[in-house]
Amino acid sequence: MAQENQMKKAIYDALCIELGIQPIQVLKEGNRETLKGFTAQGLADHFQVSRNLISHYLNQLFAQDLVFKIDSRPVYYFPRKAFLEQFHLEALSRSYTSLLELMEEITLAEGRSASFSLMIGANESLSYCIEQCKAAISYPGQGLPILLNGPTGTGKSMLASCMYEYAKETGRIQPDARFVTVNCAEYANNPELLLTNLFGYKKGAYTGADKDRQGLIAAAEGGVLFLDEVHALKPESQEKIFLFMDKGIYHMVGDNDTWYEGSVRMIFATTEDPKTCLLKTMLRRIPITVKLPSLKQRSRAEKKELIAYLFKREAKAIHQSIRISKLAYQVMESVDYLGNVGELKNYVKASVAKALLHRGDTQDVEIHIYDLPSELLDMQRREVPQAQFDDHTMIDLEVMEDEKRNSQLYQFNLSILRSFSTFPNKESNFPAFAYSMHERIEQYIDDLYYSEEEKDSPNSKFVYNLLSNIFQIIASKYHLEKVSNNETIILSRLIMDYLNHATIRKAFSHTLNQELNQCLELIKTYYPLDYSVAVDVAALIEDALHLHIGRIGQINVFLFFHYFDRDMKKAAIPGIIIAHGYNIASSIAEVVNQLLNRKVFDAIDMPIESDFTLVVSRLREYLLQKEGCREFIVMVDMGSLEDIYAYLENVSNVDLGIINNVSTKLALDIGSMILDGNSIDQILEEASIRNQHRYKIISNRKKQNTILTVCETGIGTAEKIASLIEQSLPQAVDIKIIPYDYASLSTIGIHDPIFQKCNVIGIVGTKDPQIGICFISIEELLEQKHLDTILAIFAPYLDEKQITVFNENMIKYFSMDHLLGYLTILDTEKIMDSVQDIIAKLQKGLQIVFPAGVVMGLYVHIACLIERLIIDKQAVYYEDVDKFTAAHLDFIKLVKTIFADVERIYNVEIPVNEIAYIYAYIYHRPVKSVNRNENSVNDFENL
Ligand SMILES: Nc1ncnc2c1ncn2[C@@H]1O[C@H](COP(=O)(O)OP(=O)(O)OP(=O)(O)O)[C@@H](O)[C@H]1O
Repeated sequence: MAQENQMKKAIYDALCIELGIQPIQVLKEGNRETLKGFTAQGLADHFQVSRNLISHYLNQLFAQDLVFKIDSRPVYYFPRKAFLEQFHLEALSRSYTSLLELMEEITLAEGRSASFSLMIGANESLSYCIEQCKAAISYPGQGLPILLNGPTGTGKSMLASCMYEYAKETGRIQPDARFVTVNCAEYANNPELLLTNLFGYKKGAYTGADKDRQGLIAAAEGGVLFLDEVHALKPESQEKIFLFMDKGIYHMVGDNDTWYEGSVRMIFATTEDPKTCLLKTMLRRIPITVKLPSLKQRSRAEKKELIAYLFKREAKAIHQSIRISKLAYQVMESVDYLGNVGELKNYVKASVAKALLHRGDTQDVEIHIYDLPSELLDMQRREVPQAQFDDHTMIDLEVMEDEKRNSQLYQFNLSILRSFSTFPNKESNFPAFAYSMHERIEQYIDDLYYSEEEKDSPNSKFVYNLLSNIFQIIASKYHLEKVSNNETIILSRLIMDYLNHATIRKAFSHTLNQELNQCLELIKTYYPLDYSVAVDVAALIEDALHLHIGRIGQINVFLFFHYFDRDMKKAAIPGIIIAHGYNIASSIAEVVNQLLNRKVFDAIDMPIESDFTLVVSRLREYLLQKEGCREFIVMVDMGSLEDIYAYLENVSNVDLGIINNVSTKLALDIGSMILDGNSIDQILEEASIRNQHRYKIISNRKKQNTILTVCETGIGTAEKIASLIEQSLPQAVDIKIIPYDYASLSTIGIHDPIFQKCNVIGIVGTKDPQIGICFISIEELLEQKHLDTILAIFAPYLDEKQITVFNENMIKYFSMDHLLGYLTILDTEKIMDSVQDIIAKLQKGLQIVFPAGVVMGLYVHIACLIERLIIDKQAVYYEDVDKFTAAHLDFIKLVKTIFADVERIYNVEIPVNEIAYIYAYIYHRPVKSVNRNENSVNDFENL
């Protein structure tokens, strides 16, 4: 029995350990391999016992409610208590049907933090700031020091206290830990007093110090120390403070012998430019700076919400309801408050005080224009037009606060991106995700319709007309069905919502950057045409309205079109009908397009008397407009094929199939074959047999040199390889890189349609499809193996030096991709440049060429090492450092010299332990040695 219990406990502990090492992202991704530790099989492998035995114990743990499970295949088991603690949840069900269901519960809980939601704009202009604050305060250990920077009254103090509440709420600090504020400006003329108050003093430290007194650092122990107006700190004081930040120790004033230890989370705030008011050495120790936006930079809706909120606070304080006249509100809203929210708050208070004096017998306090302080009226930015001069209509604060509903746009998009991040197997099943969004879109559309205010405004009519034009352009460009009125109205509402919440895009691009990119990539892979349409529509909107809707806007446009169920199958080959007579070509094209339910044909109507050269020049003009299309079928009602051929022969870079007859029946026949995806040859051959006509084909299209990238497990990796190659090419070369379907290549080989369209000069990927085209595996490319094959592909475009740069870039960007998940505070791109420099100098100094694998490993290792040193200043443990030091003095000296810049820039020092690690990294693998310097290099085994 005791043995049974021991085994059960061991299984439970193993689950807890596994949970502790798995970051939330890994759980969200639901990757079978990484989650194996939570399955019966994974545990059976771990304990080297049978799976049945483990299942038996897991069932017992489940019956005792110590673990909960996910009834998926395989079944996952999680330790309940550890899970609740790790994700700050209040409750969990006994079982879930899928990992997704569990993750949605966590996601909901994550967004539920009460502390920051008190801040107006938490979901909009402040959302990125809040993410930064959460990251700083939650950082393991003592959190990361953080600097809040923004003009006066933007909410720095409020944000600091929200951070403190958040730390308590999430269990990062104890419930009784304190929040201690120090206003440094109060000590500007007496820095000594500041230090005495901060660090405390010993009896006798100065006259009057008749007993020991602890300082504010001690008072804030385990909690938060907020140093406000930090620009007022003298350099000497800054130095004393950063000694404490580095080592967590300080002297009390009057006792320079004893070190006292303190552990607090530090928040700094300043209204000034940090670069000019703080010592560089101080700034370097504060890895996160939060820039708070001024009131002027926030959206109209947010300002309205703030005004309502501040009046409501006053209403609560005076225990009366408050209403505000439309005019008074318009004035308040139109002012640029230099003192931001703080100043606005003062005016709200002053107006309420004045209105209380004016109050007659009415119950409610009403704020009219004459209640506003006179300075406020003077500051008014724009005149209220006479027609809108309405000091009688009163607005209810509740109604004003309802503006929050407008941030539905934010909520809508947040829910899309969150569902996306937790959607299982989205890479292989993106269409299922797109369909699953229909319900949310429907709900959002309902909300948009509910918004009465904008419905008939002149702005909304303007946006509607603009979108109608944009859709006409797009429908014609892509040969699509027309967008219906109703669809245009819905989309114009969406765009109106963007106009009212211009900052939303930023909120997402900061916080859900990765999800945005991945979602767009998948749209591009699964729905290439819809993707191009969405990108074009978004670009035209941005251009016309000077409104940046960004990537989130593109995703919205795509999802809306998907919801409208537009089957965006472009007619691959545009057809052109050219006929003489008023409207003849147009009416044939219109009838046929209608019958085919898609725009397949364009029409060129020619005046009856126009001669042949005019027809051809109109056709030429038309072809020029259709940039991007390389194949056309032309139906023309005059001239012999030979003549037409002679005139058009030199139209460059397009293939034309010409048939010199025009009739509705023939057009319908050709149109349906175009929609069936047939080639020009097939279409014209078939059409001529069925309709007994002659045709001619002009093949002038230049085939673009192309490299295909492939991966047998899916197009996602092929796309990554393609973008890696594109990114790494040292100069623009005339080669197209196209990610392509491995299965299609390996089954149909060179009969695949891609070979008709492009001149494939090589294939790069994970596996050779073996179709007789030059193939390089991605490893060979990185390791520069089979140089002859690489040269065969790239030599016409790059010289030898450029090929070396290309290879170095490939390794760099490949490692960078890998690094993205590891680095928290460092800017990956910047650090990669520094590390690239270090690796180059190491190779030069050691006179060794590292293999690609070592270079990639070093990229990741050194970047992480620098970040580790910045954050906790702790080096990795290395056994026998002394022995290493004695044996490798030269190597240590070399590394020290090479790292000097990094040490200076990031204010870190690379300890010998870390140097020993780098040494091991380089020498425990076979190295290609060039003139190896025996004195500085020993074998790894000798360490
Ligand atoms: N986003 C917000 N939502 C609600 N109230 C806010 C917000 N921002 C600021 N306030 C309120 O505005 C007032 C001024 O804010 P706060 O004192 O935090 O600004 P500050 O940036 O610290 O100013 P200063 O630099 O002058 O110290 C406070 O009463 C605060 O509660």
